[in-house]
Amino acid sequence: MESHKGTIVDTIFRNSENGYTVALMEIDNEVITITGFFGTDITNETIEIFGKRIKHPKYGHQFTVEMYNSVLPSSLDQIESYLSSGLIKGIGDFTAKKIVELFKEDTFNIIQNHPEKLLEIEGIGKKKVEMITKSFVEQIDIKEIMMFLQKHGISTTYGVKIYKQYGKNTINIISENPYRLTDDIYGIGFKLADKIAYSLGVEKSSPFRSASGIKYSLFEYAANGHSYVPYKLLIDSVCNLLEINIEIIENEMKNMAFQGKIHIELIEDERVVYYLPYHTAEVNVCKNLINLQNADFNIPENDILDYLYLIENESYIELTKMQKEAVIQSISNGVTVITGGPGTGKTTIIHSIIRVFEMMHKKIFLCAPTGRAAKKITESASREAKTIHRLLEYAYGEEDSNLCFNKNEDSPLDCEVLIVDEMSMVDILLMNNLLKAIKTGTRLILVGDVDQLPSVGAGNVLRDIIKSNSIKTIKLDTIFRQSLGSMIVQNAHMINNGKTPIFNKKDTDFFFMRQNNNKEVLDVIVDLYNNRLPSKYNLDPIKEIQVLSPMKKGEVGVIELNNKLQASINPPSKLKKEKAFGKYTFRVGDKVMQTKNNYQSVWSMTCDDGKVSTGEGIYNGDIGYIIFIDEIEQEIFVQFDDQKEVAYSYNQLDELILAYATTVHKSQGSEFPVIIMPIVWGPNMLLTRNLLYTAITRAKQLVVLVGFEKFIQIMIANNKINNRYSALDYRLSSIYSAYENLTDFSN
Ligand SMILES: Nc1ncnc2c1ncn2[C@@H]1O[C@H](COP(=O)(O)OP(=O)(O)OP(=O)(O)O)[C@@H](O)[C@H]1O
Repeated sequence: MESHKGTIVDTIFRNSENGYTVALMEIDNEVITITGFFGTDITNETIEIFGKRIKHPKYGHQFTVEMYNSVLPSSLDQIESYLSSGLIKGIGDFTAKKIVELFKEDTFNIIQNHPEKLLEIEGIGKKKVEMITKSFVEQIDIKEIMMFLQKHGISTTYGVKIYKQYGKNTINIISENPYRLTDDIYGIGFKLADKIAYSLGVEKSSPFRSASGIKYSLFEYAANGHSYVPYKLLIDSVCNLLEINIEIIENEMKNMAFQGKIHIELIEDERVVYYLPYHTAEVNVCKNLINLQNADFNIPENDILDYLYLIENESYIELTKMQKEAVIQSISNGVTVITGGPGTGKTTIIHSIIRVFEMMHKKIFLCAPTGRAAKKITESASREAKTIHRLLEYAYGEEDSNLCFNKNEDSPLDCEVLIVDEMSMVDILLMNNLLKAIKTGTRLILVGDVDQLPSVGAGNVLRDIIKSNSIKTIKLDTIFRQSLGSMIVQNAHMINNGKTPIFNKKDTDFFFMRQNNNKEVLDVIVDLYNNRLPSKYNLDPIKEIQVLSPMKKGEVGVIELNNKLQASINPPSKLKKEKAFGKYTFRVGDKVMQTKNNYQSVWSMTCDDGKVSTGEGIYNGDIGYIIFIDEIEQEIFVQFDDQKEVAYSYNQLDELILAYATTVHKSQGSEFPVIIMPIVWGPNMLLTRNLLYTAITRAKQLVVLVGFEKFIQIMIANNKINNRYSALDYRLSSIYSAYENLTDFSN
């Protein structure tokens, strides 16, 4: 094998997914073309390469790199360009020049071992010295670790995260048990850990591997909304995944059950397996709901009717019999569910309930599962609503470094009434944490539209509670919001009832644009977004139009739509900085969405009086706009809808996606003036009635569907919404039927 040392003077091509690079390398006085897989962008770096020279039939003489090492550059020019390349935070062109002029060949030694000497350079203060040395040492450590990770098939993005988590111990920890990565590193799943394990020579039958595979399969089911998995189904899935003997898997399953990691139970004569936290949550939710439900408030109905009379006079709305019943039940019961489609008066009822309790001098808290949903109910009820996480003070505990709910059974919520809006989005784990923090004797009122998509997380909480027939439930079905000419609400109800919606009525707000192929669908959506709708309705497309798609991938999936919409509305420009990351290039002016709850993300906000307030927490589904990209600090600044500003470091960009288009799932709990949605072929599990219903009910002023009408019919006919493995309904109704039998017996 031949080897050379030299500097990369230019990168001709780099595939950021797999690291394949074609670059020009200067060796002595010769420039050669090299090709190979490199974990990081090697532009301007000095490296040692091992491989062979070949003659490519089209590109001529090249050097194929089989292995490489990073080395620090030695000539003054190279040292200067390394420092100013952007790899080292805090150093730009000018500072790099000054440093090298002063310290010459000793530059790296000074940065690493005598950083205080950097203070001699004009413009470098203590803070900057810290930034430079930290970044430099990190680069050296990272390089060594990257080489190791790269050798075992891990990308740079994960490499940085792994290094942050394990620091200098990275190599030891991963060599011992690579499956630990799945627990410790956000984004690394079983498949990647398994690939690394294979590369490290870990046996297929290793117990670490079986345990990780079982957990992975349970998580996969949970990611599709299931709280448990039938035993046989799980065994089949794990066998397929691990390709090992079934006995090894069954044994490991037993071990995990004994160790309390999973729970195996018979439910209605079927053996099922829970990942333990889901089982604990389901049992506790059941227990706590019954406990709250058992409270006896004994308020005379006439008293409530008197309050309602006052409220009707206040609001100039005469409540229907069913609406009054909803208020009466909410005041009289420990737990009440109020459900109904769009425009059936859920918000009106929340407002009435709040007013009655205010007149009764009760302390009320109002909350919703997402930031956008909380904002929506804050505006319509004119009372502050918090996200459930904020209400429960989700943050680092006082004594440990883990995130936890600081409101819990030991420190319950200080309220007498708790109203939860958009309840259909609450999953079993969150419901458990919420109930833990509610004192006995507090009234709990759960409001939501049970026909919308269920929660993204596991469980079918609202639907199960209603199905159990154990908790007082009021179903609102009279539609009030049906202003003249508006078809959105009417069509939503028709879809929900399995009927075909009415399209394209003149001067209304619900349109279907038929197309012949997916390419046309894509082009029409881009044209509607960028030209036709803004000019006809005088809209700001980025702020007022939301494209929703059932799927992420495919010709009209969210990724393709975002790239096309971005190219048309916010194309590359010399005036706009940008940063490529994963499937997207983020550019100043882009609309983006946060994709996970990040409770530590620090935001700042300039208030009307000019004062700056700060806080923590940016949540899954929050939408914002890129206002600035700082290439030296390597940060992207995003301003969210509520004016909060957050700086994302480049290695945190996996939390952001472009948001010109989003999935319907991610749009839950939000409303937008205008919705455009492609209606095309897709997987059966996505083309469902409640997905279409959820998408349409996000629009306030206008819905435009683009595609093939037959898929509307297919979606409406596909009403399989109950296929989630969850047993909350079974547990609640078993307890109630046992209770009823007991009552019969005592009679
Ligand atoms: N009893 C009533 N009489 C007349 N109008 C009513 C009545 N109840 C509600 N409304 C009106 O109907 C409209 C829809 O009500 P509301 O916003 O409470 O419904 P919603 O179920 O919360 O709708 P969405 O889920 O779409 O937000 C409102 O304008 C409200 O004022």
